[in-house]
Amino acid sequence: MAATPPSAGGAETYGGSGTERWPHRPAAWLPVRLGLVIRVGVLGAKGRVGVEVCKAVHAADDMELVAAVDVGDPIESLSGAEVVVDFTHPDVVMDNLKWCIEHGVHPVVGTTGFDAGRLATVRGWLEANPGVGALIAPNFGIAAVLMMHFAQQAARYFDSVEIVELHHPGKADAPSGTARRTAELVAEARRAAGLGAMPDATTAELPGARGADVDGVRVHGVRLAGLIAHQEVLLGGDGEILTIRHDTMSRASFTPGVLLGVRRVRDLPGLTLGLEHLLDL
Ligand SMILES: NC(=O)c1ccc[n+]([C@@H]2O[C@H](COP(=O)([O-])OP(=O)(O)OC[C@H]3O[C@@H](n4cnc5c(N)ncnc54)[C@H](O)[C@@H]3O)[C@@H](O)[C@H]2O)c1
Ligand SMILES: O=C(O)C1=N[C@H](C(=O)O)CCC1
Repeated sequence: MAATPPSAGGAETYGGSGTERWPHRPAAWLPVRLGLVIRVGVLGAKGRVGVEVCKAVHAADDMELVAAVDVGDPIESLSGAEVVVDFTHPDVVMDNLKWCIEHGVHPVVGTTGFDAGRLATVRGWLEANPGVGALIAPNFGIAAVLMMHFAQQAARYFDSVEIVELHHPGKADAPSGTARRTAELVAEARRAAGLGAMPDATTAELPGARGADVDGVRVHGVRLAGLIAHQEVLLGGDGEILTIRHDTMSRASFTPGVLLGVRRVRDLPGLTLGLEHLLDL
């Protein structure tokens, strides 16, 4: 019979703050002893994505869910975590990130709403806390990351590129983080190829009819009951059109990417922007 130690050295953190709804699952004592189990906290644990992340962390043999935090829970509940996953709201994510970085906790962030100013602030916090790694990814779906990558690769071959993002009506931000990042990648690719502005003769416009201008790329947002998260990148050239489309069919699709981020973020000091950097693309 396998020997069982009297104390698994870390397994006692099971059932920590907010984790009551996750059935007790003792961590295998040897990996805990060897420090191979990553202590993970989740912010936004009761949300649409947070619930899926808690399930996935709980089921992972190399992770321990030490805190499942939502509105009303003290952020100090995360003190026992090495890595914190944040799927909350654009209005609160900066405060969460600041707390994590200043407490030496590595954040893996899915929450959207990051612009250049916010990213510069995060970089400043990370410089003041060397050794802390933060991963911020607008989309943790592997297929979504590939869609963005393919759009970036294709962009230089076409006169016109426009993006249509389609989401559930409960979404707070527009355009989506994925669409915003895709537009930036397309714009970078066009600049690198020496392409100028896209053809567009519009002179009379009802405000909003041509979508938002992100780095010179038009982005159109749809909010519709029944949707989860979808995006089309339309690329138009001489007599032909390429459409690259991604559809999220389940929020569980985000969790393999999140777990990959949790496993890698401690070894990536500073800011990593986008899951593509972990995928060898
Ligand atoms: N990067 C990705 O792959 C990805 C995928 C899906 C959603 N998102 C983004 O993640 C965010 C959350 O999406 P969602 O659909 O799960 O939203 P949601 O509203 O269903 O969940 C957010 C949860 O965060 C909680 N919350 C709010 N403020 C908090 C705080 N200060 N501390 C702790 N918890 C807090 C809310 O109570 C809620 O339970 C959005 O910004 C969304 O765009 C990103
Ligand atoms: O449901 C959401 O909200 C999503 N947000 C991300 C974004 O803004 O790109 C990723 C897709 C789902």
